[in-house]
Amino acid sequence: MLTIKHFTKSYKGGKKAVNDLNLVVEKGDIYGFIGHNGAGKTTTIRAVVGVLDFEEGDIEIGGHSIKKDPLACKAITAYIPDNPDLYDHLTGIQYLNFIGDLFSVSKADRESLIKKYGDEFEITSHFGDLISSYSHGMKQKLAIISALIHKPKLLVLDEPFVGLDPKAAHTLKKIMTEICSQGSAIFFSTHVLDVAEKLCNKIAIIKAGELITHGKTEEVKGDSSLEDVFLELIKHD
Ligand SMILES: Nc1ncnc2c1ncn2[C@@H]1O[C@H](COP(=O)(O)OP(=O)(O)OP(=O)(O)O)[C@@H](O)[C@H]1O
Repeated sequence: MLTIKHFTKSYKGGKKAVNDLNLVVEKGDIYGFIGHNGAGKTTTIRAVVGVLDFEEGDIEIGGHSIKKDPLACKAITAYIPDNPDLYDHLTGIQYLNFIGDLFSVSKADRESLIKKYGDEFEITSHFGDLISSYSHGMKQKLAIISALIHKPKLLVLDEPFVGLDPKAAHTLKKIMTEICSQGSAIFFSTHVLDVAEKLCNKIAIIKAGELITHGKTEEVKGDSSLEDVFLELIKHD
């Protein structure tokens, strides 16, 4: 579903943020991307979803190159950044309908999915309110629902659990498992290692722009906890 080939990114005037990263996310995967602050997670994620240009390597989503055919990639992808920037002057339901229109979601699908996810995240009663009145967590929930209503084949999330209360985090984990069991794939960054360990069937660890290990969670962590493996890998130079 997602293939990252020899992805390398340098920012202007800076050092290489990511160097020769190769990764494959398959249908059904919940793939956790972990690394220390500044390791290169957001850089990789932004390149995957087509909001950050890069010169070296290629990224394919559903067989389409993000460089050559970005629209085909974006049509089957949803991206939730770590700090979603929504339209404050719209109400929640206006925003969801706007996203539904962009992705040509049918009326029936739209109504049932907005109700399902709105109720699960306990935000349905606020859909008529202006987004400017939403708390950070409520904006996060709305962004997640807007991503889910067009049934993306690939869901890309940057630090999705930050700002969610424990119940909403639980709901998101349940939904992530549900959509991947139905054939979608998820690629997400997180610093919450115990969540990654329980939720992800695959894990990649990036350190200073280099992918240092990746694969099935049980193979990456072996008999240790993911936290122990991570701390050990990050320690050595
Ligand atoms: N716009 C930019 N201009 C220059 N350098 C940047 C820019 N954005 C990121 N970097 C650098 O690229 C490297 C990777 O940053 P990135 O944001 O991808 O890390 P991250 O793993 O997402 O970190 P965090 O966990 O703190 O969110 C860092 O050294 C950072 O300073």
